[in-house]
Amino acid sequence: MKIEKIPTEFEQARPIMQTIEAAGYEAYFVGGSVRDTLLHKPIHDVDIATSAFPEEVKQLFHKTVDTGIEHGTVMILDHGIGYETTTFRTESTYQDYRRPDSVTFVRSLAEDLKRRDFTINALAMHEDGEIIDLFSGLQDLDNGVIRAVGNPEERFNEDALRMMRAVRFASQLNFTIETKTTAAIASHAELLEKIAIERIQVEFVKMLMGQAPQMGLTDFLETGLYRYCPGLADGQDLIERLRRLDHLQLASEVAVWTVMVYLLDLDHVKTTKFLKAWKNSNQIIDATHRANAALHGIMQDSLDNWLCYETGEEDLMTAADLAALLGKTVDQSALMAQYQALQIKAKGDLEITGQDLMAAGVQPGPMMGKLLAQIERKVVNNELTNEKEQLLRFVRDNK
Ligand SMILES: Nc1ccn([C@@H]2O[C@H](COP(=O)(O)OP(=O)(O)OP(=O)(O)O)[C@@H](O)[C@H]2O)c(=O)n1
Ligand SMILES: [Mg+2]
Repeated sequence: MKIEKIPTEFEQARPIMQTIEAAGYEAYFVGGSVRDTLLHKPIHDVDIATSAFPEEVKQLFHKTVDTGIEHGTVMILDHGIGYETTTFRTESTYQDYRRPDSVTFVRSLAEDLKRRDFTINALAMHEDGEIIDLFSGLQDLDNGVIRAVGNPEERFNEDALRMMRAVRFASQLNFTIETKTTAAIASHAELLEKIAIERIQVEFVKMLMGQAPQMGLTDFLETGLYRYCPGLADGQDLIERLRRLDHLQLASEVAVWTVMVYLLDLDHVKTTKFLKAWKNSNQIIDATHRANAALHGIMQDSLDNWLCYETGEEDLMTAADLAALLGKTVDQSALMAQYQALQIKAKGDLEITGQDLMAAGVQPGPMMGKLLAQIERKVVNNELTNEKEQLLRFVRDNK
């Protein structure tokens, strides 16, 4: 099979491929970019696999960077855009289920493709658009199937993260995981414990943000993978509830974590603990706390001005979307109007500063902070107008 209209991302890389081939080596586009092109999806990074060894690649180009030379990866910068080129390789015995003991460079494309995870990810494309399909990946793409290349147990023993990748792709692509592959995930789920949480987290979030999360969630649940994820040892109920939500669409990482902690009914302390166990950044943790507080407010019809203000526009939108997802009738425009109508969106919007307070005779220190906080709250609650004279009058009356 040949792709007639090659996306520009590949077109731009053709001179590189041609240089490698002119020197007598092979070069192919591989991995996600080939898969996504065939699915008519936008492509992210263009990866190139070659029979040339890293040192040979470096001799062919003027500007290269050793981005991962011990794995055979060299970045070629000759044409402005950087292209990662990796030498065909096989990986011998994996002792720790996550990285090969050693990488062996080989000259054969077939050797390289057969150690890849799924048939849809083991397609290669020549620079002229010709597709090399050694494992019926095209058929699986057509039928919407995630199937391990060769023996699934071997693939998951090589890298246990691939089990999470399977459920992630199922949900991103709305694909079904093939039976033997599913069975191997179920019998190897425990190996996930060997994998760094950070890597699991990336796949987990991608799974929940996919276009068909119920697809991935079903296998995540039925294979028992969830048991080996932080805080989800007893997560069956949660996953079941998530899966049953109609139109489950989560637009951001914060939405993912907020719906999780809401359904798990975690308090503030437990929420922090849960999110930290998943190695989330403080930024995500703070935003999740805000969105979750607002979500509770919306669900209980108790979203007041102060909660709107503390939540902020972005996390408030997330909370509103989630409330709708959870079955609450939400008037989104009324909610946004409530937010927009706030006299101030941040403390800095107050028409009075510490300087003004000092000029009015307030001593700097805790008293001043307390007074400013009081003013902030009153302005947000519309008990004071955010206008210098009025605020100063309040200061004079309350200092
Ligand atoms: N655990 C893994 C990770 C990657 N790969 C191979 O390396 C390619 C590139 O990996 P990566 O960029 O992580 O995934 P993509 O399939 O490209 O998906 P994405 O669009 O998310 O980048 C994959 O297609 C697959 O052939 C693999 O076999 N096993
Ligand atoms: Mg990729």
